[in-house]
Amino acid sequence: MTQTVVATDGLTKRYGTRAAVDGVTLEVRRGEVYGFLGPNGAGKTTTLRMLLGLVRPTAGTASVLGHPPGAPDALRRVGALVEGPGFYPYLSGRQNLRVLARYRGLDDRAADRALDRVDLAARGKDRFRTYSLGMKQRLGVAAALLGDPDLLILDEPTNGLDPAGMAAMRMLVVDVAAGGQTVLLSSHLLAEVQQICERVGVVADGRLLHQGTVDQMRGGSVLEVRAAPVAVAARVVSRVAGVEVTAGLDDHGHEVLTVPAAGVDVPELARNLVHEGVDLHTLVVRERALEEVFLSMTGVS
Ligand SMILES: Nc1ncnc2c1ncn2[C@@H]1O[C@H](COP(=O)(O)OP(=O)(O)OP(=O)(O)O)[C@@H](O)[C@H]1O
Repeated sequence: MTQTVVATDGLTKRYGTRAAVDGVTLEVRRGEVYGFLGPNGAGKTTTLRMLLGLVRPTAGTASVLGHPPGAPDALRRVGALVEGPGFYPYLSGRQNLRVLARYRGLDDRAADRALDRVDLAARGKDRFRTYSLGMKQRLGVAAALLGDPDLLILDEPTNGLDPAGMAAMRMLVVDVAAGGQTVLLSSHLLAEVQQICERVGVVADGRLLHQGTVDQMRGGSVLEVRAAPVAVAARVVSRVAGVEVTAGLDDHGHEVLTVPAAGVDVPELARNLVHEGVDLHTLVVRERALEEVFLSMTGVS
């Protein structure tokens, strides 16, 4: 049975006349990694802050683990890394976590467990200020993991990290989800979301443009045909694929015909093209990258 961990309905936040978040309706399900994807300024942080009860919605509703955002019963079971984490620079990573654990009524072992989970135990004695950015971020996640929350909310957890730090953070998120916790993370990095998220919500200008699985969002693979004369090829491809197609330009400025690959009989298409005297240069089936889908959705190019 699917259980909803986060649900919003028409969630809206206006600053003056400008809507930072505009009627967002989304659903995060138990045990999944949900990617909240959008460019800078799309309204991701504002949405996450509303879910934590840090910002009051102008309109719409939200529920987090069955409670209104910010309700103590919800907050006890949510861990978040939304603002940069505040740590004492001259305390060690372990001491910092132990301080936070005590604030939350947890014992030192809870802090040590969290340190272990983010793979920082070996550097636990070192002062926070000596940590790399990636280690600081991981310590932030450890703080969010204190008390084993059911839901982890991470705002751009890989922002500013080098490729190795990003990979470590991705592995950590996957590991957290494998342990049964639900993760809601925001990102503007499409390739990253594609790698670790099951479902995705795409936001731009405060609006949710799409919500679905990564596979649904890609809309399946596409068939690309490069052939001459292109007008004749377009007619043949349209007939065989059953959809109207016109030529576009690829990254190298070459004309290409692109149709959804699903249901197209590729050998049949090749035979028809040759039969009509078309020179067939390439015929490839290619998966669309999330980025491509995203750009076509937001109309940015
Ligand atoms: N307190 C505020 N007062 C006025 N405008 C705000 C406030 N907070 C956010 N905004 C505006 O709302 C819009 C959405 O901001 P938000 O920080 O939620 O976007 P974001 O998707 O998280 O982007 P980023 O990745 O850059 O943080 C932006 O145009 C921002 O300038």
